[in-house]
Amino acid sequence: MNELIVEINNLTKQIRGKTIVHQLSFHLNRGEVFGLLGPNGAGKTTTIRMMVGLIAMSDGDVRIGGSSIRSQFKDAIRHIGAIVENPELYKHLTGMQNLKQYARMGDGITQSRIEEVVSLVGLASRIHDRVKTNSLGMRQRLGIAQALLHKPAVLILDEPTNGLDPAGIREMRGLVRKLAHEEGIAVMVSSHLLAEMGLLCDRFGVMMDGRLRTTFALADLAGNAAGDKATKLPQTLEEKYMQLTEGDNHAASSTQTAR
Ligand SMILES: Nc1ncnc2c1ncn2[C@@H]1O[C@H](COP(=O)(O)OP(=O)(O)OP(=O)(O)O)[C@@H](O)[C@H]1O
Repeated sequence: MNELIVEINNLTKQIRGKTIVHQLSFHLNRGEVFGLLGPNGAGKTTTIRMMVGLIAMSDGDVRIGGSSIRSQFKDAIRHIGAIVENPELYKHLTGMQNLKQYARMGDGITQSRIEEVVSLVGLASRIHDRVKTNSLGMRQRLGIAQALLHKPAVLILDEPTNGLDPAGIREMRGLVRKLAHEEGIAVMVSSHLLAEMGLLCDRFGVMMDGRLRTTFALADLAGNAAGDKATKLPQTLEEKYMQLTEGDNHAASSTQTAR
């Protein structure tokens, strides 16, 4: 059975009289990878920034594990791990030193928890290297390790494969799916790399002009459903996305092949 962990209700952002995110409502379940899709400027990053409390919401609310980001911020935020811009790392320190430094700022994070997350993200053999010698993919995984230290139930990643090479993208995909499907974390990823999102996510929300057009599961696409090829359902994620964002000039240019 699906277990709800994030509830977003009528989330709205206005900046200088302009509504950038309009009454967004959706939810995340434990153990799923949810992809937030949409052309450039659709409002994905603004949505994520409100979800993690980096900017205030103008209206609506986000509840994480039942607690409101608006009125119970401390309770709500302890359930979230996030990388919104690039992971913040000290490049002259090793991966382990970075994690220890970060752990000191948290509450009760033990050495054994640090070792657990290092092994979870597959960095055990390189964790004593200086970060400046790490590949971008390794830095991203170290960032995820850092975000996981306090055992969040929700992990939010804004464009996690940005700049990664094909091997790095593949590793990131494997890691994200493992965190969701084996560790039971709800992972939300934003991107407009449709091919990659089709391989990564279980469910999607498509935003355009600050509004959520719809949410749907990968399994609902006809190309993935059993049988009935005569159906008029869209076959692929790209087809579905194009239907939903039709008429938007950015849609075609933001549809890229990730591998
Ligand atoms: N601080 C701000 N002041 C004014 N406008 C803003 C501000 N932040 C975002 N916007 C506008 O809000 C809209 C949504 O931006 P946002 O960055 O959330 O979109 P996005 O879907 O994440 O796009 P991208 O895929 O390009 O990252 C854009 O038109 C952007 O210019």
